Amino acid sequence: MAQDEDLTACPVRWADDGLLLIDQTRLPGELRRVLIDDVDALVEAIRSLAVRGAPALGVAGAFGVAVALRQGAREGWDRAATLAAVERIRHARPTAVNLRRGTDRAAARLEEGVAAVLEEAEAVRREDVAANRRLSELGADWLLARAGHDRPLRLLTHCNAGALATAGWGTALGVVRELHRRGRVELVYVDETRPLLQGARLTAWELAQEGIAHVVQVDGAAASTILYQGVDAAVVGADRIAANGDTANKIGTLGVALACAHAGIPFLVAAPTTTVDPDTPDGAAIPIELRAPHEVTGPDADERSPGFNPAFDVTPGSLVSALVTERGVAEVSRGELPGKLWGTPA
Ligand SMILES: CSC[C@H]1O[C@H](OP(=O)(O)O)[C@H](O)[C@@H]1O
Repeated sequence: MAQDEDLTACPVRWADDGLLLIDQTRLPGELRRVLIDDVDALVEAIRSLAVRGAPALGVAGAFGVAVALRQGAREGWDRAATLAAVERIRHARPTAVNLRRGTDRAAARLEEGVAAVLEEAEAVRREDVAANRRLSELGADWLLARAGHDRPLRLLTHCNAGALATAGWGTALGVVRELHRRGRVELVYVDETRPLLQGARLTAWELAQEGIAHVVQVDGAAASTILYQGVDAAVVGADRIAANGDTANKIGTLGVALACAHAGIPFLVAAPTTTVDPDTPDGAAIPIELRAPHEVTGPDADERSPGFNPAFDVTPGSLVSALVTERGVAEVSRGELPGKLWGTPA
């Protein structure tokens, strides 16, 4: 099992000669950092989930613009070729709005050169860590206020919305870290999250690093765990939140939300406002990434029984007890829209 000095530190950052990222496909067995100085390598790292998680993709996309500029200077690209390379990064995965946002924010400074792009990308990274820390405090406050007791909480989470999925600290796991810091976590049920096992491989690794009590369960156990194991709340991340509060997150999240509604416990979505997309009106407008069938069935499966592999599902806002961001909390299931976070009336 790999050990990391401080996983709440940033898994995606700029080194001297390129983008330095943890290759998450090798965790938890091996902590391997790779230096990316080529656009094709970055696109492949995004598509293979070597770098993954909405906020982390935003940071990778932003630094990716510097990768494109530097590669263009080495290979004599003209402006059109550089912009085309940036577009390939921007579209490497469709669902997490952060990838497009982070790339666009850095690309807006392309004409100023590499130093300006790096300055903007570093701001994207720094702002995400600050946002995660703040939303974690607000999320812990909200959950403890709702709990109605002072004993530690039993929580459930799905996929990995931890430090690995962000610029550091995490969103859903950031809330868990903050609750743990306050002595208010009894146990975390970690959905393994098929088919790529972000829960069993990444969330479990993060929680184990910090001594936060947890168990790993199959995704199919989530509903019965929520109904019969005394879970106080489910806390998940997000990849894109629509203007009406519908939320795209890892496939299987909708089932968790439905079980929480049936059990009458909070279903909390923790995300920075960079994941909220006012230009996406509702969940039907969120593009859902369809990944390779073999990730589900394995490479040697009978081709007459192909896999169906949507990477995300959409939870309607009516099931979202609270959307927690660094700007505050919107109780979407009670009619508060994400626009409230920007002062727009519900
Ligand atoms: C903090 S965003 C994490 C979010 O991203 C994950 O998707 P993927 O592993 O495919 O990048 C999952 O939906 C997490 O909730």
